[in-house]
Amino acid sequence: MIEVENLTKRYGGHAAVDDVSFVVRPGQVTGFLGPNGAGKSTCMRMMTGLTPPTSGTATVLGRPYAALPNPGRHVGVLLDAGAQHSGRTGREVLSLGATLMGLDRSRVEEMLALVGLTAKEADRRVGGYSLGMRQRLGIAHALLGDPQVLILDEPANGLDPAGIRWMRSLLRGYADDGGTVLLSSHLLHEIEVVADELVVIGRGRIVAAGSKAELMRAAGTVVRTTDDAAFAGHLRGAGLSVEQTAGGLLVDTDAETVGKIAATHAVVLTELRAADAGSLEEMFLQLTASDAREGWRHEHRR
Ligand SMILES: Nc1ncnc2c1ncn2[C@@H]1O[C@H](COP(=O)(O)OP(=O)(O)OP(=O)(O)O)[C@@H](O)[C@H]1O
Repeated sequence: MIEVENLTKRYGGHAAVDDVSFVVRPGQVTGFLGPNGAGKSTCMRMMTGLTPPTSGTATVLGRPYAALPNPGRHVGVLLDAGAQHSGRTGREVLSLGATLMGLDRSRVEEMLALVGLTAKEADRRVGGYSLGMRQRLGIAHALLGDPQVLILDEPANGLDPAGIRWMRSLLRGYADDGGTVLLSSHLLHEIEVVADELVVIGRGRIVAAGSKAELMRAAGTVVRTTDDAAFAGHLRGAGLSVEQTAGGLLVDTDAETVGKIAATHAVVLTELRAADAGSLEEMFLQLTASDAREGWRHEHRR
């Protein structure tokens, strides 16, 4: 379990993270989603004791990260795969970690096999690794101490499609076994397949949070009719918010409500369905687009 309460980080007058609160539960993969510069990395650095918060608290397994004895045995962290010591070989990086955590050396070979780094690759210096190989090494390092919690910042960066699929199934299995996973990304489609819960951050503030299913419902209903412009007028007349999208009208309510309004006005529907991942992405783009809108949507959706 990770608990973040009223976490704030200011750099000068700028709030990189602004009064952020959320909980990451065991047995689930929680996606931490937000555009570049939204504050994800700063939040994760505060959770892992690398950046002191201006105010607020973050605890992992009930304690601040820095207060955990032998933290690598409890929390696996991957923050910046690109920043690993480039002069060491992959095997050396893991061996050093194993020594520091008091682990058996056999764990190093197990982890190399798990992340698909060959013996030859493991004996090369990290400086010569591709970003994808560094991510695999970073995940191996995070898992080395067999932790109950994983905090991973953009682990899919640099992985090829097969690598992304591999990582998803690894994280799924880890959460299914009771692990707690917080996984950040700036791309919804990268994490929506694996995430059970989503926390969305924009300009340092949480703009939406909940299960993927809840957020999907909040994304609304897509409807097409024989005369969309006229029907949009009826929907707005009923107090609903309507957007014309390439896929049809996106309405801020459930399908039954839209169907009833269509029946009242004898409108012929050609399509009526729950909004899909495309609409969810659209909603996230809007949620994180600007402060004024974020505030409104936040109030409105929750
Ligand atoms: N050490 C620092 N000093 C000053 N400003 C900083 C510092 N670290 C981060 N910031 C600022 O805080 C904001 C949030 O940055 P952060 O790296 O947390 O975002 P992010 O969501 O992880 O983005 P990305 O996906 O690009 O990594 C940005 O405006 C960034 O410029």
